[in-house]
Amino acid sequence: MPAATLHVNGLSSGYGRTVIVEDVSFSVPAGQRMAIIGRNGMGKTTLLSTLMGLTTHHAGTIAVEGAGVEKLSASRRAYAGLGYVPQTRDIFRTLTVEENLVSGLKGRAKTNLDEAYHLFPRLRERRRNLGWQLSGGEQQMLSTARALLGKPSVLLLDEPLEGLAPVICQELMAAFTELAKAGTTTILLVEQNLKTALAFAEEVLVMERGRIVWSGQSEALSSEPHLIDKFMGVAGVH
Ligand SMILES: Nc1ncnc2c1ncn2[C@@H]1O[C@H](COP(=O)(O)OP(=O)(O)OP(=O)(O)O)[C@@H](O)[C@H]1O
Repeated sequence: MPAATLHVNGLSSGYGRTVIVEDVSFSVPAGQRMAIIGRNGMGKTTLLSTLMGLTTHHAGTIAVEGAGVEKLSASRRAYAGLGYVPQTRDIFRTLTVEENLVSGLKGRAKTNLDEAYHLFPRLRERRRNLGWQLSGGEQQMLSTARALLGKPSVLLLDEPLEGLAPVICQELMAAFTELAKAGTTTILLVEQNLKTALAFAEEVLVMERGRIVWSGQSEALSSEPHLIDKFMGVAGVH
């Protein structure tokens, strides 16, 4: 599947009757990178899981390359082109790396595993290790690689660097950048580290209490330290 445009309009969602995400609208053109930033608890994870169909949908539309997906189940959204790498790192702990990857192939040929190994050479070295034997960074690579084997046209990444050593963060960001440059996937990244988010994405959304309070080009936000201070507080300084 080639990269797809993601259009979100008037989206409100939450958990049961509780509304967390309120009236969110944005678009990501095909093949572009967008980062979602904001302080803890502002609704970034809820927004991504809403796009994937894992929360209660209250209002609004979500379209992948013009096709509405907001009424579809999570698995049907995956077939419609959405790939999701949750904060919790979605792997099978008692299967080997290779078995985990095969489970992400969705019937495609095993030769596609080479793409995953090319992007994350560490996974090839660890292919016979079980999920629980991997470091946090390797688990993140495996979770991402599984999502990519489904050939998503829009990839949703939720804080992939959380809790990882700087050297692993660099390795992961290099892989995401390689992916982005290939232009086959539109990428939406939730990221706490402002520097990383701004360096990676062309466009940024800032969330506060479930709403988008600023959106624009990364460069524009980088050159406005008072806005960074306002939206991110202490987190923005580092
Ligand atoms: N399963 C849930 N049931 C009820 N409320 C939830 C649930 N998950 C999150 N929330 C609430 O939704 C709000 C937004 O949380 P969310 O995790 O989306 O924010 P976030 O911006 O991703 O924060 P963080 O960076 O800490 O992950 C918080 O008030 C949180 O307590």
